[in-house]
Amino acid sequence: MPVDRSRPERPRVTAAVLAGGVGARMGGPRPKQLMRLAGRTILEHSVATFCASPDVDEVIVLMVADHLAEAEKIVAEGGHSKVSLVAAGGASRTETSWAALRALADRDGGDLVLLHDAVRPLVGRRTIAACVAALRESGAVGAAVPSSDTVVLAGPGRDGSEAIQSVPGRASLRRMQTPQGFRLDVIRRAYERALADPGLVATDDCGVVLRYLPEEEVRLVPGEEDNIKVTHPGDIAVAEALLRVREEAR
Ligand SMILES: Nc1ccn([C@@H]2O[C@H](COP(=O)(O)OP(=O)(O)OP(=O)(O)O)[C@@H](O)[C@H]2O)c(=O)n1
Ligand SMILES: C[C@](O)(CO)[C@H](O)COP(=O)(O)O
Repeated sequence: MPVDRSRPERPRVTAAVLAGGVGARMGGPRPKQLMRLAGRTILEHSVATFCASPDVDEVIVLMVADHLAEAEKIVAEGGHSKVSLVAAGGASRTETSWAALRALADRDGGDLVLLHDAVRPLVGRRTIAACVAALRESGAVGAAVPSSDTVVLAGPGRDGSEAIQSVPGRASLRRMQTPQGFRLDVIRRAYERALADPGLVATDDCGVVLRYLPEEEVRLVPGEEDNIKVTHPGDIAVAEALLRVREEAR
């Protein structure tokens, strides 16, 4: 599909929907992004929201290699015309993010990318807009929500069982969500350094920038409580209920 590059006045925004995981914690015969919520796959919910966002110019999908054809079918039958590419993800989330960046290798360093977990099907347009707006002033941004639980640092206790090591102040704790957005030159530099580190362990992309480009501020924007990550079997019913609440509020 030809890519429209005809708006030089603002950076081009590409959303990369990361769907390369197998869903081990969910279990089941197929990756959880292919499970249905209110008649649509979880993957399609995420793709459709980015396609409908006026802040997003283009969407790419990184899918588990064994299920590429299903992802292509979902995109084609859903008429999601902003999707320019469906390609294989990697063996870990980090590798899938890197695959997304490689797919955008020909783009200008000033263009923007939003990396999003496909399994956050309730992502809202407001959060997408907040990320893109923050990227006018910052090279890296992530959506986050305050923690309503007390979060503790755990470690080995005296007899080998788990014990609390410390209790970080809750007021400054946030739970990271996606999208996480970046200027392409920033996230490329961070990943180049990260991939050269044999001890690389990353659970999100903002963390990669924070660790490998410490000079770069990683800004936070408010996420949404209902933007849950469908991870365990019980999360399907929760996501369905949240989706219903959202539909009723419209
Ligand atoms: N190799 C991987 C692993 C994960 N992801 C994506 O990263 C997001 C968050 O990951 P997670 O919830 O951990 O998904 P899975 O890896 O599928 O789950 P599990 O860890 O239980 O296997 C998901 O959209 C998942 O598809 C990815 O693109 N490529
Ligand atoms: C990126 C993320 O969704 C931020 O909360 C999370 O770290 C992904 O973790 P997962 O283990 O790959 O699901």
